[in-house]
Amino acid sequence: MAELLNAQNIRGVYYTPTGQEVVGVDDVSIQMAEGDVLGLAGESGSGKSTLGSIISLTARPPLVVEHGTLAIDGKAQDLSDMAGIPRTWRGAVVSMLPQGAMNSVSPTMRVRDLVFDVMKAHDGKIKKDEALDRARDRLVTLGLPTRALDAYPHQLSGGMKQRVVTIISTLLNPRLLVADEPTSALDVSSQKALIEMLLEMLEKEIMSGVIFVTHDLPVLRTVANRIAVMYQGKVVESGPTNVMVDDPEHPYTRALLSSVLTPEPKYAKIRIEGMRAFDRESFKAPEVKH
Ligand SMILES: Nc1ncnc2c1ncn2[C@@H]1O[C@H](COP(=O)(O)OP(=O)(O)OP(=O)(O)O)[C@@H](O)[C@H]1O
Repeated sequence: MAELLNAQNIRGVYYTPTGQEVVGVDDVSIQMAEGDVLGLAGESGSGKSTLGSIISLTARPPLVVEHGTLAIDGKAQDLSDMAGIPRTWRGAVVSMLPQGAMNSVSPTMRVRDLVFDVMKAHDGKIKKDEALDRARDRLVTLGLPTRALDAYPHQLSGGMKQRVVTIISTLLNPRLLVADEPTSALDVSSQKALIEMLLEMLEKEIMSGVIFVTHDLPVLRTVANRIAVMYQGKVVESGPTNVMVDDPEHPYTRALLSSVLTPEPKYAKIRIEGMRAFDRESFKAPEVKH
């Protein structure tokens, strides 16, 4: 597979208003091939979101990228000169699905207005109908109801809202999507639906790679073909998912994996008894006494 991403020697530092310097990402390099889902794992504060924001070109003060290069499809940009990176790269080459995106959507905007805003930010001349047609086509392609466009955010379930914001953030067919904790606030079936949709989007070449930021290792096992583990601003180990899970080398990766809660064997076998299937034939309505 051709190389999709080559990020080299990224260092990002937060310069806080109180004069502190907090190193968020310390000389990190990562590579991805086309079609990869790279899981970025690590405990809270290890630098996952910072790295995600730098690679997706959404880093803002107080975060300053001191050095680093980002190459997509072999075209390199100097990350320490954000202003020098062509505007078209944001959204169309790399796109960000920020943490908690579904809750930061304005409650008074319909999904259709959000679609138009996002598309207009990229192409000031785009007509509303054109933007909505693109979103409608995308919803149809991914088997989601087009009426979602007419909804206000609160009218959508959490899972549907997250799938819709994912679709909106990829309307420009970015080469790479950075998704920050996209499944954290979802129940298990909505997590599965989102993961299936992301994989379908890759298959349909809506984008060509995903960086999936999460501290949820079981989720990464199902979605990522490669995992990079961060610790204190550095990538301490990376490799194919099965190798990382079955045979981790770095003590921190081992510690992270062993911190995943797995039920004791005797509890793992216990199944919760669900409601029995309703048998229409043998069902007798209770007598109503007058
Ligand atoms: N706005 C900020 N100002 C100062 N320091 C920050 C800021 N945001 C993050 N940091 C620091 O940068 C480091 C990396 O944080 P980051 O949010 O990237 O970690 P993370 O692995 O994504 O954590 P989480 O899983 O909790 O989101 C931490 O030490 C954090 O305290």
